[in-house]
Amino acid sequence: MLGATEKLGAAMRWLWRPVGLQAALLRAGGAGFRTEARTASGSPREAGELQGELDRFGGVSVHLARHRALHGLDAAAFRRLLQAAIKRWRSEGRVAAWLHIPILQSHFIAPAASLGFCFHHAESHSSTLTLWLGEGPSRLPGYATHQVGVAGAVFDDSTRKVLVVQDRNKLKNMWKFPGGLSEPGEDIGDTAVREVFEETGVKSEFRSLLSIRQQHRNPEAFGKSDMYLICRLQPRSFTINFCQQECLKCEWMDLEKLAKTENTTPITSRVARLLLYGHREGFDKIDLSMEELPAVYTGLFYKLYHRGLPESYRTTMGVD
Ligand SMILES: NC(=O)C1=CN([C@@H]2O[C@H](COP(=O)(O)OP(=O)(O)OC[C@H]3O[C@@H](n4cnc5c(N)ncnc54)[C@H](O)[C@@H]3O)[C@@H](O)[C@H]2O)C=CC1
Ligand SMILES: [Mg+2]
Repeated sequence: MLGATEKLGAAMRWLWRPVGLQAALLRAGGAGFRTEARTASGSPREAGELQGELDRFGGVSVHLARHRALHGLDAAAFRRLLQAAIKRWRSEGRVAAWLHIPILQSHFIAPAASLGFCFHHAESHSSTLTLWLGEGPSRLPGYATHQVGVAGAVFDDSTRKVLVVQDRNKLKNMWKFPGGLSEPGEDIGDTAVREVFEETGVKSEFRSLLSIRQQHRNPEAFGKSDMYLICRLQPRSFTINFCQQECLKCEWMDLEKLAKTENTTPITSRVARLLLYGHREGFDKIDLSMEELPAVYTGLFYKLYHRGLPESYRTTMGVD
């Protein structure tokens, strides 16, 4: 539970507060600091302490972009400021410090690293560094662990043909389902439909999820783990106009031929057999269908993929 002071602190956006040396000395418990921050006119002036926002785990986050007074600071002055802040955070019992550093302030990374900060992650225009201040080993969660790729098995029930491509930039030319990497915030089915259209010119609709492949230390995922999902899609157009940059070949192939050919990947072969089974016995045997449900976070929703439930189990609560 947070105390009243901490609650107030958590509610406030922490500020860069210019303070006099005396106040700085008081705040820092006698181990004061004095930084030679420069104003816009270039003249040195006294600056205050580095402050951040409290998070619900007892960590403190500092967004350097929000501290205009830091802009003229050199690396050595920033290091002194950060060192004093770390001391203060430790005395206040903070469990961790997070530094969000805009790319143009990257000269603050090295002084932070010299005080024990490590990279947590980086996005296009900023990096985030962390320092664990709590007892024992760090309990901070890591950043993204997987890359997600999605392919679409566009199957036409009436002709029993499925849309396949051969990638241009691969070492071996093998038949596979068109697909590619998911974009941030994109649903699995939307990635499949988008990638199929971009690579083949064929329009389609999401029906279900068919398979999930997880592979670690994938060289094409920058050494991270790779999730590769294949969706079943219903064709909405049939004319092929494939992307010459990405694909070497593209065609509607008889599903049985794809299931038998050796010129394919083990995943494609397995999913072709799965589709054949679904086509013969009913897609409910193979489909992981999707349902949108409300999340615990107000206003947010998520997609849940699972095998179909019989009607009686959909409505009955507490079934044994
Ligand atoms: N059937 C299977 O078993 C296969 C599965 N996959 C999976 O599919 C997903 C990725 O699909 P893709 O079609 O590869 O992605 P994608 O369709 O999103 O993008 C591939 C394109 O990105 C560009 N690109 C990638 N790396 C590049 C680089 N270093 N420099 C310049 N351009 C670059 C190239 O234009 C390439 O054609 C992954 O999850 C992967 O594991 C990929 C190949 C085969
Ligand atoms: Mg692709």
